[in-house]
Amino acid sequence: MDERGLRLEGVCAGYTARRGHPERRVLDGLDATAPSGALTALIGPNGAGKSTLLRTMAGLQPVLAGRVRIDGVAVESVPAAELARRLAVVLTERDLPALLTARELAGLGRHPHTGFTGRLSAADGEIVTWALEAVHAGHLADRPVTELSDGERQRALVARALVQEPSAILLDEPTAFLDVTSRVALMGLLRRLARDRDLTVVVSTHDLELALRVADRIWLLAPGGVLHAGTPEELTAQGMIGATFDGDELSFDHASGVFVLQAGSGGSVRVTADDVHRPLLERALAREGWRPSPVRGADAGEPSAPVEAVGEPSVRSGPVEAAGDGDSPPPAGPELAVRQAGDGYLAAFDGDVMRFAAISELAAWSRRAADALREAPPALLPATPLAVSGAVADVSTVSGYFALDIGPIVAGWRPLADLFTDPGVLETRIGETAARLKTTETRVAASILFQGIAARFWSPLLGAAIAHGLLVDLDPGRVHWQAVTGGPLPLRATDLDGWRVRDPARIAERLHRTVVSGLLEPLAAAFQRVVKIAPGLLWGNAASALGGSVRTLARVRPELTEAAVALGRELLALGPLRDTGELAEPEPGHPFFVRRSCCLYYRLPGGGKCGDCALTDPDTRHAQWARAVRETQGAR
Ligand SMILES: Nc1ncnc2c1ncn2[C@@H]1O[C@H](COP(=O)(O)OP(=O)(O)OP(=O)(O)O)[C@@H](O)[C@H]1O
Repeated sequence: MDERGLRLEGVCAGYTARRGHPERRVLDGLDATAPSGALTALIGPNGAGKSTLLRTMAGLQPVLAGRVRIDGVAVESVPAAELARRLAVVLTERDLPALLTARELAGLGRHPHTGFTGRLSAADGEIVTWALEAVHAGHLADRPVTELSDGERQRALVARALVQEPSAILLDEPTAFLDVTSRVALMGLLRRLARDRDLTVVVSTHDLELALRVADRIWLLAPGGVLHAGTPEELTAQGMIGATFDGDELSFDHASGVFVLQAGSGGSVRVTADDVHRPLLERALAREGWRPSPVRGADAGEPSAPVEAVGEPSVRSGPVEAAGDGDSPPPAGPELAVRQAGDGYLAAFDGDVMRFAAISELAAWSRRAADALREAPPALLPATPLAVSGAVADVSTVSGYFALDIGPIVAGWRPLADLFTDPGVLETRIGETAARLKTTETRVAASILFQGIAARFWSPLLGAAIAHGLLVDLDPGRVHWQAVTGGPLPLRATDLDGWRVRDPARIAERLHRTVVSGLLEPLAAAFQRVVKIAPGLLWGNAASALGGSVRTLARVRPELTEAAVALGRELLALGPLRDTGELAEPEPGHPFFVRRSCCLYYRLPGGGKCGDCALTDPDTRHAQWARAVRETQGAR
């Protein structure tokens, strides 16, 4: 068995009886090993007994019971001079002799080897030089120690310990007075020395997060005098860190390895970023009370195939009433999603997606989101990109109008917003539609084009909402289209945000906001700038496009009919769609829209009156419906 290292065997540490003071046992029955070649961090709350244990191990106070062994030999049996060659101790010393230089301070460590005179030989001098270089303090050699910074002085003290050429070094809170960089540097230095020189290094510290990151082993002194020993990961996984340090204000987050402020916990956040930015984001957000979601790497580790996502629980996969009857629990998941995007960050919270250039701006905004969360739970939870693209891929199979491509945006794809903001683009599209439909009436071509585009907006969003309970954000800045002649307008996005709805009653309102307020209103305004066309006609077309989407979904996925009709009706009662027409269901499971206006299709060469047109007489309409029902039933 490898005996190297420091070993506690049933150690009882504390203070012997003195006049008027009984013996005080602080720690009892400790068994643990600090192996050589490794950095062991001794952590524990104030008063747990870290200093007492270190001093006991160093032989500075007697072991009350049990045994401390260094490289297999009991410390108490080693003569003091011999022990000084085996073991070096670095205590928190701030008051050092004023006239001593760093080199002279380090040289003091040579005493156990120099004998009576204390004079350093040339060989001793070389060891001192080596030790100062090893702690990156060679340039400080001739400076008085009282003029050194805390970090520089601490390195000189470590050099003094190294000069002893011990097999073990014990350090009591060496990082206590250091700035962050010096703390990290000193812990890194100690680990390097442990490994390079095969030293046993035990360091007590209050820098828990640093210790858990840097140390090879942890000795955790828990209240009650219990010592838990293991790797940082073992102790974290066993819940020991949280059990010891969690308090009213602070709790240890296993996943991120950081302590999170309890007070005003904001909720949970899903962070998707590279290995450098993710910990930074999680830490900055943790300061604002956001717990990292245990489900990691929403994008990174997920397979690209959307199969799993299709099976995600849906709030609206059955009839609307069923979704709201409390049988299915409201969707759970992080309330906030943050992802690295280009040279900034996107943050999604309760239906809004914000872009930030700097983590500090994102953190400040997340504080307000945390405040809002404390007021009321958000109606919308950010869905994972996998869930969104999975839902979109699934409903894309319903028909060409339902398709929404996820892929790279290359030449030829333009943002949807171009349709609203660039009159030239819209004029060209209307001109092409007129040519294809062989009409000289721009107004007629514009009407047909508007209805087609509206159908492209409604269909995928309606499908994802009904089939997957997911609201897809069709952001006109991020979703792109491509100019093709005829057929449904091709739509593509590289990534899409989407939302799960806590309360199914809010789906219609949110879809209305995305499609009508976000897309159709600016589109209608753009059309009206280019062509003289009545708004009532355009909104009739928008409603007709919605009716067509409901009808197609019902035909292709009959199991979704009831939910589709209910949602369609809710939408038709909102904003400019109100009074545009109604969704009839002459036979259960067969919805048809009847509009109160006409789309002008009849004016096209070869065109006629549409089934949903206000101008179609009721008998003809019913005959068309009956034929459509028969055809659908035949197809099913
Ligand atoms: N000389 C002493 N005589 C008696 N009891 C002492 C003596 N020194 C410390 N103690 C007690 O021993 C216990 C452990 O103290 P110790 O200083 O070892 O804890 P620590 O973990 O190093 O604390 P901190 O993190 O605050 O430095 C405390 O209850 C303390 O009051």
